[in-house]
Amino acid sequence: MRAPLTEQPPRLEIRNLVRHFDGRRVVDDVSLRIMAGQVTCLLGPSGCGKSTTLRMIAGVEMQDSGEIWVDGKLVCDTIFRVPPERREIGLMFQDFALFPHLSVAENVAFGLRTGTRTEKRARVAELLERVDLIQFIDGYPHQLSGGEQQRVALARALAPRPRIMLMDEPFSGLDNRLRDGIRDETLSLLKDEDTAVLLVTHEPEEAMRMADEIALMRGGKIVQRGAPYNVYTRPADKAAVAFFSDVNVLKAQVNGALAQTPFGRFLAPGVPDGTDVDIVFRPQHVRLDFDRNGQGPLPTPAEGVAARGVVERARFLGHESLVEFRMDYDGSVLKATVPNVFLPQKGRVMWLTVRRDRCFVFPA
Ligand SMILES: Nc1ncnc2c1ncn2[C@@H]1O[C@H](COP(=O)(O)OP(=O)(O)OP(=O)(O)O)[C@@H](O)[C@H]1O
Repeated sequence: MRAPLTEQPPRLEIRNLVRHFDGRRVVDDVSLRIMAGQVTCLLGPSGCGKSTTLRMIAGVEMQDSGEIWVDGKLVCDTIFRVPPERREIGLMFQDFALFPHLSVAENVAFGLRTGTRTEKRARVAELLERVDLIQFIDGYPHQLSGGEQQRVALARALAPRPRIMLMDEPFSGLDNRLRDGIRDETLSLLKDEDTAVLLVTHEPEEAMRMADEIALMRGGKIVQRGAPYNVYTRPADKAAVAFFSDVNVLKAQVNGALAQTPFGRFLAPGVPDGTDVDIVFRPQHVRLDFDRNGQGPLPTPAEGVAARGVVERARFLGHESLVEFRMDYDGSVLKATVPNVFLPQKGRVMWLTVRRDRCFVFPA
């Protein structure tokens, strides 16, 4: 009988990392596992501790406690420490800089410490082919556009075949038009090289586009981890919903596992009677109906009761329109998005319903 295949250890594992600055816990018990060929995005607002986490993994910052493991081997705890240059980690930051006095080929070859001249030249050519810049192999950085320089920087970071790639907002210096293409190209190159990637960003859209797994960080802690679809559709709390999009919030109190609202009753399974809850939903999950002689649509099981609102403001955003309503029931504002162009006049009466299967009920 064959021995069972042993499970591969994660390419990168961090366990319970903690870092204080000025008595404040900036990174608070962060643990993560990333397998080879997997991209994890550390996503969170400015100042939540993302870069500090990355810097500890790179070895340029020391943790107060916790461990860093690579391919099942301890790389750093509070006593033992492999120096940064021996960690086989590639780095890419927003303000990546190519060496201006070195040619494109020399820039890419910079980190290659082993191998003959021919082997190095072959690796450089392979990567420049891959990022579609082989024609610039003997050119200099100032002859390249920002996007092209970024691709050279990527080739340079990948040249020594790092086991792990750490990227800190690497695309934020690029204009929007370039960015999508370079993100996609970077992603496919990283996948081909089977690198484990930890990418730091504060842009949900970037994380959704790049990540196999998103680790949502707030106040030094990872508050949720999962595939982008799961983090988006099953957010851990109200702030997690709000991080990805505008939100609407209805306040209600639970009675008999139901929360009564102007939009009808919402299920609140397992929530004790008397608990105040927030019912949270995104503007794209509001349905709009025209007023028919003072009446809205009839209630349905999927969308409940319609509530009456008056248009306060409508704006066209490109691929959708955002309409804000002043609601009759308590004077609060609710937001709805509608595909394409829909710009009703201020003061127009409409009826709003909410897609129940897209609402989240959280304790207030
Ligand atoms: N060397 C330092 N000394 C003191 N405080 C620091 C130091 N480095 C970071 N901090 C603080 O730690 C907190 C987390 O910083 P960090 O750079 O990790 O956040 P971030 O999530 O990457 O934010 P951003 O997206 O703005 O870069 C911030 O409040 C920052 O001011």
